[in-house]
Amino acid sequence: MSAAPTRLVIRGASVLGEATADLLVVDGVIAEVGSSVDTTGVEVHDADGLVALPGLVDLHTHLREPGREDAETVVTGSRAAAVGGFTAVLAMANTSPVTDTAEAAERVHDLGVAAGLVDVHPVGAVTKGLAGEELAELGLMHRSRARVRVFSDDGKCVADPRVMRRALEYVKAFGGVISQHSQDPSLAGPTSCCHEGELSGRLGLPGWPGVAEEVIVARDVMLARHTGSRVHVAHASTAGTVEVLRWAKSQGIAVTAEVTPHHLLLTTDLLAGYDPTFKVNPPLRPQEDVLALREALADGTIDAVATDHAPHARHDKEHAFVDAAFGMLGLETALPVVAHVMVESGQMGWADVARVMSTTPAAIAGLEGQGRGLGVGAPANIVLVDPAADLTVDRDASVSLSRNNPWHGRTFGAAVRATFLRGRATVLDGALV
Ligand SMILES: NC(=O)N[C@@H](CC(=O)O)C(=O)O
Ligand SMILES: [Zn+2]
Ligand SMILES: [Zn+2]
Repeated sequence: MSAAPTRLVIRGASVLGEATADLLVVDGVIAEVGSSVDTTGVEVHDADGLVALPGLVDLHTHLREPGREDAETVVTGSRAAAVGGFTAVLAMANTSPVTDTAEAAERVHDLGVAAGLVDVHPVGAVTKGLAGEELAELGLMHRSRARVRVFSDDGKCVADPRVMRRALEYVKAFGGVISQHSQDPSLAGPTSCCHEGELSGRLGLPGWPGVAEEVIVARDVMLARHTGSRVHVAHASTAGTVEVLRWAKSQGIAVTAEVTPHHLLLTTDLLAGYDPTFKVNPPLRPQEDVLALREALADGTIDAVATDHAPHARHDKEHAFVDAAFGMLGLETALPVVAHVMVESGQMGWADVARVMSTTPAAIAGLEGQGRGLGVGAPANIVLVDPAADLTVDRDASVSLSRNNPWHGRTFGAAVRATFLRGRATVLDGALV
């Protein structure tokens, strides 16, 4: 005899910010969406005043395990993801050891399953050891239990065009995609840490000019056209990158791009206090770049928001600016920041948020069972958002192991209240279940 089906109802949510409805979930799948769902004998979650969105999907997360479990682990990063409304994350390969073999990818995948809070999909390295020379085991990683489809040397750029070309040709066979950290190393080297301009000169910080990103994006879209394969631009940060993307898309080239919440709101002038919390790669840019990124996200030139959640232990981050590690936390605050920048401003609606933070990233990564929306038959990956919250970010309230939170002390008007992974609550009342 089979067990009785598990049923729950999410009552009275504004679905994608539109009409109010009840969502009936049976055995982890949305079974009914309507105004008169029968709730007798069913677990009910009251969502009055809340907006229901499909579970968020992050194309770009650093979970630090294996190797830097003092900064984050698959468990703690999964907690931060769930609290942030995510039901799937792609875990970058720049761990120690690097995720450049099938075994390494399966280990991260299995740790994600064991944590059980979000789907953890390992990103495979493009090159062995992220050294930029020899291709990693791309095909074996794809055929492994982890079913890797996204490959990236993130943290480093695949700088050699010949290596990038071969990687694109290789992954084309199985519909894979190369996510590129676009940073020409001869225009912006490892010490480059401040947007190159008047401010970098005044602060005496090594400059990181926008063109170091743009030349790689331009080169890669031509390689994508030549190979007929897919390239994805990680953390796009400049107006020039937006121009290249706009042209490439008008040509039908298979390029997609993501922008981070921090590049949508924070600007380079924050570096004037030399606070390493604001040291990130690519660097924070001037307001004109920020405005171009927002416009590109709203009009679809940029496809997705990705957090680039980059936890760092205090002993790596709390240094003089030039010596501190690059990166900032992002998973728990992504939705509030995007709501503030894009929705409260009127540039996007909640359905657009669902597109750029769930549906499209899931499609780019080739995830089945994620980003499928809130219709009948979709897996019940659901986030409930309070669109009229008063949330003051406190870095010490974070469930991440790290504290490099650039939003500490800021107040936002939207907050994640609940997250459901295939019908199971991972977060209720804003806290882990
Ligand atoms: N974004 C960052 O500043 N740092 C990332 C690497 C990266 O995304 O390039 C990290 O791994 O810490
Ligand atoms: Zn990067
Ligand atoms: Zn990254």
